[in-house]
Amino acid sequence: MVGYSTAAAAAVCRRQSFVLRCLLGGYNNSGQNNHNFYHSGFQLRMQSAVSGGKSMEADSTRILRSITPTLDPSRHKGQAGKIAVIGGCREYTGAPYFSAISALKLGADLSHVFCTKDAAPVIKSYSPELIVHPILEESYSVRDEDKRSISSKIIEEVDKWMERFDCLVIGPGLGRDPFLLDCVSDIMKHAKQSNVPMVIDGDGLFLVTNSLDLVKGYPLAVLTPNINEYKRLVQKVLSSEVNDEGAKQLLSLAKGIGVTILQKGKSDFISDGETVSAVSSYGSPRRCGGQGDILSGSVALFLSWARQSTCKEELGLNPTVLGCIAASAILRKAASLAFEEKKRSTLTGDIIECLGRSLEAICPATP
Ligand SMILES: NC(=O)C1=CN([C@@H]2O[C@H](COP(=O)(O)OP(=O)(O)OC[C@H]3O[C@@H](n4cnc5c(N)ncnc54)[C@H](OP(=O)(O)O)[C@@H]3O)[C@@H](O)[C@H]2O)[C@@H](O)CC1
Ligand SMILES: Nc1ncnc2c1ncn2[C@@H]1O[C@H](COP(=O)(O)OP(=O)(O)OP(=O)(O)O)[C@@H](O)[C@H]1O
Ligand SMILES: [Mg+2]
Repeated sequence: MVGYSTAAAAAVCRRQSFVLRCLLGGYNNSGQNNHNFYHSGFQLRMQSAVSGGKSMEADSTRILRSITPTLDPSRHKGQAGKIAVIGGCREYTGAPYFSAISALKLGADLSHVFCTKDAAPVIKSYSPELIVHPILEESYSVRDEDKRSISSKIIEEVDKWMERFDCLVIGPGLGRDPFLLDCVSDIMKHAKQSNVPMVIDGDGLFLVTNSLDLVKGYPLAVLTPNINEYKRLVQKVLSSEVNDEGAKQLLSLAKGIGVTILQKGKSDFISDGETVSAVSSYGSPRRCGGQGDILSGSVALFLSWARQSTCKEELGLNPTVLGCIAASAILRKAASLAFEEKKRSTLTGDIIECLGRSLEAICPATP
């Protein structure tokens, strides 16, 4: 099992949890966990807290310290996290690489990529660290009469691994080919049956926005929309436009779908339909493509750690929310470190190189 905190660390977690719950309206004045109070108090607090689009800044440092596992020599390969990215096609090979390598650079033991046949050699050439499965197909390479058998083979191949993964990331550089998206829908259905968490980003959000049933009511799904992807989700689910009541609308959206949503932007906002947290620490003014991909791989890893953490109950937030907060804070820290050094020439690869240092500053590998 994962080597987590000592009793002292657990006490820190409990104190932290209390503070977080108070902030989120989860505790009454005496510190007792009162369920009715939690919900009615939360609603009232949210109504005032979210007016003007404001939300609660999360204590990301404490969360990171609580959920990041210690490096224990008794642990075996795989226990620190096995992540799989479903993405990568003819057009996009960078996005799945960024996502998968970010999980590794933060401490995952194994990172897989399931991509199309022509994207695989390219992704492999970026890094020998990734395990790349060239199994997906786009319509142009498949005859109509073969589609059924090919899609069964694809799902069979992913199923061999499914239960071993701690989390899937669906969508970085996936593209929008209809046949490929049908196969990915099947993969998502199987992931749900196996209770494997899923982080949905990029073209995965295009798929999910058009087929909400794929994630509706699945509490282990995390959607990570950028400004455009968020707008499309709001239009589809709430039948309205994005308004000024930022956190309140996010809360309704997350509740409406029954998942956790990380809304990316100048500040990142995270909601599971019950709470709204914000991460607004300083990042970088560079908006080079690929930063969302770093985030998706990082969310996958941190949420896996949060689910296994012995502190998760004391922290008072859903593990999916904890994973989002941790990932957002680390990405921002890494982006700021990279920008300090590279300024205008900062690229996604530079930010990835700073991920380890950013986590090390908060959770040193050797105490
Ligand atoms: N190296 C790679 O392989 C990478 C591959 N990627 C993969 O690409 C696929 C499509 O994802 P995506 O992000 O390009 O699609 P989407 O979000 O619809 O943006 C499209 C357009 O919307 C606009 N726009 C964006 N942000 C905005 C804002 N804040 N405010 C206003 N407008 C904004 C902007 O339009 P423009 O300004 O050019 O008119 C932008 O060009 C997906 O698979 C993803 O994973 C990426 O991960 C990057 C690295
Ligand atoms: N205006 C901003 N100011 C500061 N940080 C930002 C801003 N917008 C986004 N970010 C940071 O960049 C991360 C990625 O958000 P972004 O909107 O670029 O995602 P994306 O469009 O999906 O990226 P990608 O190019 O990988 O597809 C966010 O989580 C946030 O930390
Ligand atoms: Mg994106």
